[in-house]
Order: sequence, then C-alpha cells, then structure tokens
Amino acid sequence: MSPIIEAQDLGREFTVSSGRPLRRVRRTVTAVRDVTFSVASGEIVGYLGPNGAGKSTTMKMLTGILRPSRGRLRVTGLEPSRQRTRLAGRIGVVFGQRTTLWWDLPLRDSLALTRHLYRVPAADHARRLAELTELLELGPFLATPVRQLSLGQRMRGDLTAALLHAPRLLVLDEPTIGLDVVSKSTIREFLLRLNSEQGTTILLTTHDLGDVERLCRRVMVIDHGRLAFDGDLSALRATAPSPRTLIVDLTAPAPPIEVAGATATRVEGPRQWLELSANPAEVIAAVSATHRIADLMLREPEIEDVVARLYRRERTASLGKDG
Ligand SMILES: Nc1ncnc2c1ncn2[C@@H]1O[C@H](COP(=O)(O)OP(=O)(O)OP(=O)(O)O)[C@@H](O)[C@H]1O
Repeated sequence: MSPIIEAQDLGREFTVSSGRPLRRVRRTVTAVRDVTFSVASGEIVGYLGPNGAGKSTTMKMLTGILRPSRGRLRVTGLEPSRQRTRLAGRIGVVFGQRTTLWWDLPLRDSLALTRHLYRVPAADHARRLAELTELLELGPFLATPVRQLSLGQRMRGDLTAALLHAPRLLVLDEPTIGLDVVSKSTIREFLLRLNSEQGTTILLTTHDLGDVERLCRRVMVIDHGRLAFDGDLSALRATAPSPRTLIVDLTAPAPPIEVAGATATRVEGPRQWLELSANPAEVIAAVSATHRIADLMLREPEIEDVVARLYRRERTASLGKDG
C-alpha cells in the first residue's frame, strides 16, 4: 500500500524584514530544510523538537495551509497545497491551542454543522457521532455552549469534529496541552483505540513525554529545520540517555549531597537537584539515611532534554570529526 505521507527533500523558507522603515533589512529564515520521510498507513508517529524547530511549519505544509518552497510532498496521494479541498475530506486536523468549534453554539449544533462542511451523508454522520459520543463520553455536555466547556471537554469536542468524516489521517498539534492528568489519559486511550480499531494513521506534535511514551511507536525529531532522528523511542533514549531528576528539599542548607546512584547538579539553599543513574527508591533511602528531608519531587526528562542531549552528542561527534 502506498504511504499516507511522503515527503522528499521538503523545505520551506520565510522572508522576514526588520529595522526601521526605509532601512528595512530583508533576510531569509529557513524553517524546514531537506526533510525526507514517509509514514505508512496505521502508524502513530510523534513529530518532536524544541520551540522554533519547524514542527508547525511542517504541519502546515502537510495540511495544505502553506506551500513548500522546495521538495515533493504527497499526503494520501494528494499534493496538499494544490488539492487542499480534496485533502480536507481525507484528513482530520486538531490544533490544541485553537478550536474549530462555534464558540456560541451548543457542542451538538457545532458538530452538526461539520457534517455540511465535509458533506457527510446524514446516516453516516449520525452513526459516527453516536460512536464518538460514547467513546469520548460527550453525552453530559452535548447541550453546553462551547464557550462554557472545560479545556478537556473542548478537546474531546474538537477531536470529534475532526473525525466525523472518518479521515484516514489525523494530524494533531499538541493535543494534550494544558490538560489535567485524567483528561490527558482519556485522550491518549481514545487515540490508541482509534488507531487499533479503525486503522487511523496519527501524526502528532507534542512537548509531553507522556504522550510520546503512551502513543508513539515511532518518533521523528526535528531541530533547526532538519530531521535529526527517525526511529523508536527506546532507540532515541539509547542515543541520548536523559536521566530523571530528584529534587530534594532538606530541612536546612547543606553541601552537595553525595550518595551512590546520584549526582548533585544544582544547589539552592536547602533545595538540591540530583541527576539519577539508579532507581529513585534506592537514592531516596540513601539520602534519608544521611539527611533530614522536608520534601521530594521526581522530575521526568522533558522531550527538550532528550533532544538537547541528542544535539550535544551530534555536535561533539562532528567537532571530533572536523578536528
Ligand atoms: N510566518 C512566518 N514568518 C517568518 N518566520 C516564520 C514564520 N513561521 C515560522 N517562522 C520561523 O520558522 C522557524 C520554525 O517555526 P515553527 O513554528 O515551525 O517551529 P515549531 O517547531 O512549531 O515551534 P513551537 O514548538 O514553538 O511551536 C522559526 O524560526 C520561526 O520563527
């Protein structure tokens, strides 16, 4: 079967001008450069990278909002920027920070309107709406105006709107941003079911490592517009291991803690940051044997940490080669 997404040497530049009028300086910013990848039907792929890396620009090209400056792009066999209307019938798009729902209408009416946008036959729409209402538990707030929904409820509504026309590809930009733990989990479990039961291909950007761990069998990392990694999460972790951090509040300031399996990387008054190379429970036991602890916090590595390490490693390797 042909891939759902095919990108070959994809690039996008922007011309930006700065400075005072009459003394404006124009320069070219390359947001995406020479990106090549393909996504097969049924995959869930995380598209990761630090702020300003080029994720949104790629997403906008994939959905036909932006025309690539160079390269070849096909999504479900169509050229997005030229065949945007046809493509809209085959893909669903949700940008976590924006809503496509009508603010003043009850959710039910907003969802009814999307039927006309996508020209979905009434019977298909009704069947699909019933399915999604059950899966995403929309029932209790279908009659509520969108502006009164919580962020998690609105996201469930947005996902429903994006899926009523049964798209083959779902493109998500930060689908869990700002959501509490329970809402995040509802969305993640729903996406997994959608993928396994209906075979929907999913491409998502996220800064949330939990999304990646739960959802993505494959991750692509973009930085400074270039594709830096394409593989599974464990391979990324192995390439750029990022330890967890234990934040310890002691009852009084103390010199950097020295225990097996941890390195103190920062000390601020009674608070210390320990980078862990051993099981947190062992480290906590060792610290509490020698210090009086007021509070503890375990911080998982952020995607940014993993990517930053990947980059430091690559830069060191290339400096080594050049030198
Ligand atoms: N319309 C535009 N005009 C000029 N420069 C732009 C435009 N859109 C994006 N850029 C630049 O292109 C680069 C990539 O931006 P992009 O929004 O794709 O990054 P991102 O990975 O989505 O970041 P974030 O995680 O912050 O959303 C940045 O340097 C950004 O300033």
